[in-house]
Amino acid sequence: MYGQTSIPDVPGYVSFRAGHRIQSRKILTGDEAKPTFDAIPSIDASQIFSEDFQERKRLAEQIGKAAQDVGFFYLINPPVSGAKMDAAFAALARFFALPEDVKMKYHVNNSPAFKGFNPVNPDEKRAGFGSARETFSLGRDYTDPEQHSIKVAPPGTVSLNQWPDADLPEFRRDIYAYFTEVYAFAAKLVQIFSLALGLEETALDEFFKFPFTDITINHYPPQAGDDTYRQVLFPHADYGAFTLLAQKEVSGLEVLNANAIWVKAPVVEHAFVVNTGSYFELISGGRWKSTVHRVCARANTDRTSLPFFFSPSPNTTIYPMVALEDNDLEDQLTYDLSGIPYLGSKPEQSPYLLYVRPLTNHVPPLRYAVAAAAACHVAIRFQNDSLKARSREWQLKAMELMRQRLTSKALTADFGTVLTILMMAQNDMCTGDCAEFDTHLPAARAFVDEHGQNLPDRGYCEQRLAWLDIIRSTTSDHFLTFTSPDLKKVFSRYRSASGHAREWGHEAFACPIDLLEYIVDVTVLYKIQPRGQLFSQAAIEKASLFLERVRGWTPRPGYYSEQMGHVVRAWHAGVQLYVIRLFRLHQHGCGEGDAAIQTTELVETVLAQAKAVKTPSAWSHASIWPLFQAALWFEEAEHLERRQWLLDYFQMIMRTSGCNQLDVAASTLKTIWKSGEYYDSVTAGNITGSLIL
Ligand SMILES: O=C(O)CCC(=O)C(=O)O
Ligand SMILES: [Fe+2]
Repeated sequence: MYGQTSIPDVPGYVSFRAGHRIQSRKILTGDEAKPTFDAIPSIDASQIFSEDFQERKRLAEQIGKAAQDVGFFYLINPPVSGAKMDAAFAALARFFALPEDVKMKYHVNNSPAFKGFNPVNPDEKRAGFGSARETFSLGRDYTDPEQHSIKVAPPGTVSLNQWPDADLPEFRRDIYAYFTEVYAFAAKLVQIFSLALGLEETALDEFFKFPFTDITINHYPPQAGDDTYRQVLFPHADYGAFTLLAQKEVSGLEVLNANAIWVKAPVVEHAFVVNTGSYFELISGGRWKSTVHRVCARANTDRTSLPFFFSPSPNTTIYPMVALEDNDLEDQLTYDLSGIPYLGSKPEQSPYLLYVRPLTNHVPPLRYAVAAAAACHVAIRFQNDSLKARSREWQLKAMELMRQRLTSKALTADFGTVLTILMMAQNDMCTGDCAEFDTHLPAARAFVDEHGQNLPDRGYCEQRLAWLDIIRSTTSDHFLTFTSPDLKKVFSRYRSASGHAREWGHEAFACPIDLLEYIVDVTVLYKIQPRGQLFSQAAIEKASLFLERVRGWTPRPGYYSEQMGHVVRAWHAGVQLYVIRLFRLHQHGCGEGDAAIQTTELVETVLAQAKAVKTPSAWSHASIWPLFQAALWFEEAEHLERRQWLLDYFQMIMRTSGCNQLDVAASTLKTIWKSGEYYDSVTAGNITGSLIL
């Protein structure tokens, strides 16, 4: 179900891939451990088609509880023929035993939907992480007559599945005999899940009219002669609605509990291991978490597993069908934050996971500030207004607890206090609350100045504060809180993990330090100009000099990843647009008699680079500032389509990242476009209210 990935090893944490992001969970033992499952529950599914509603309801209750508490459960005695399951496994064994060149005839690249055989990827065969498996996949394909009871594809539709009819004539028959029964079982299970959410039995049917089905059979071939137990499929959470996994003879599936301890899910013959995925997490309002799992196997042992992934129709829109559960919500939410890009994008260097998250158990205001941030992100992703309101309540609660903490002298100077204020300032920034931000940012700065020596990661705090201060000053009429020499001192102290001077120590910032310094210089220069007058020739010359320097700047060759390279080039063009706009260099050029500066190419560069970034990803989020700068040049007459594209793009990134800043940026742009006034991004024209980006 997932492609290649590399997951870092962080001591004390388990890292995994879920929701398209690498996330981590701290291993909790002793006093820190919380109540969670230590075995996979087992439920008898024999009555699933019972005519008696009470029977079905009883089943639903057990399933709902298991989905909520564990996310994984066995369905034993399902009405799916054990003989057909065995026949399917036997067919698979024959297929995987075929010579490699025969299997390669059915390579996934021959199918428009990537269905068929996918060989072991040698790069992924390393022990410890990655995956060591070959797969055969098939799925929704209404050109196959065996699926005509669901739907008949219109004539001319291309087929997606590949069948090894020429080499294994019985394969297709045996797999379809199994598929047909599992499909009927899965469709009925949707209704049981619906009951489990307290809804009408048919309430979810609408989402699953023409479901997305996928069977990706995993074959984990032996890797070595010894019997060491190794991970062969990396930790991940499934994205579908639910998965019905058939295992045979060789166990190996392991499920991660809330304390980050692996719980084994051994083979139960002819039973399904069922787990709910991301789509059900959304539909259930976050109640049924998509639980993380992995596969381990003895190096000398062959293992085959047969999962059936069931997802909503590709052309349906899903949404939460019930209100969010409140059980220990703050606690669950703080986990959710670990994937948020501004907190550090890689687990091994995420200050959030290393410093903030562990302290949430001991520092009550930090716990609420973090819960407020997480709730806001989840509320936006799930479009849940009541959770958004809750987020505001938690932010207020954090402020109240903070006031209490500040009266205790002993606690005032500690790291928890600094992190809390920092988190609160971050929340103000997200929601666009200028007034609170103006209190929190200077307060955090005073703490770092006064108590900096004792902070375990002073660098993180200083970098974060500098970043918030600068970006905010470029999009509002506020002056910087830090002085420009202060900021430069902060920047020059930092080195990246690989030792490069003047590269961010934490991978959470997209704009290179050099460019950010130019932003500071230009912003200060602009803000000290007398209002309501033409710029002095000296000011224009200085601005032009900055523009020349920015233009002459080049990214360090080979230093950035491909994705970050695009973002950096988008910033490079975005900063130039910023200087030009502030000093109106497109109108009067750089000096007496100079030609006006052209902006078209810079706008195109920002757009092209931003579009080259994979979406959605942390990097697409990192291009908001340059995109905003480019969007200020979208003239109404020529660029109506572009404007709409950008609003849609911001909306898409917002719905996946949960970041409210995109909404603030979009509404600011709409106001500017509507007013038709010249916007210099600093005096903000007549725009009042939100603090953007
Ligand atoms: O091989 C297994 O038992 C589990 C496979 C799995 O988790 C997956 O394919 O998503
Ligand atoms: Fe899985």
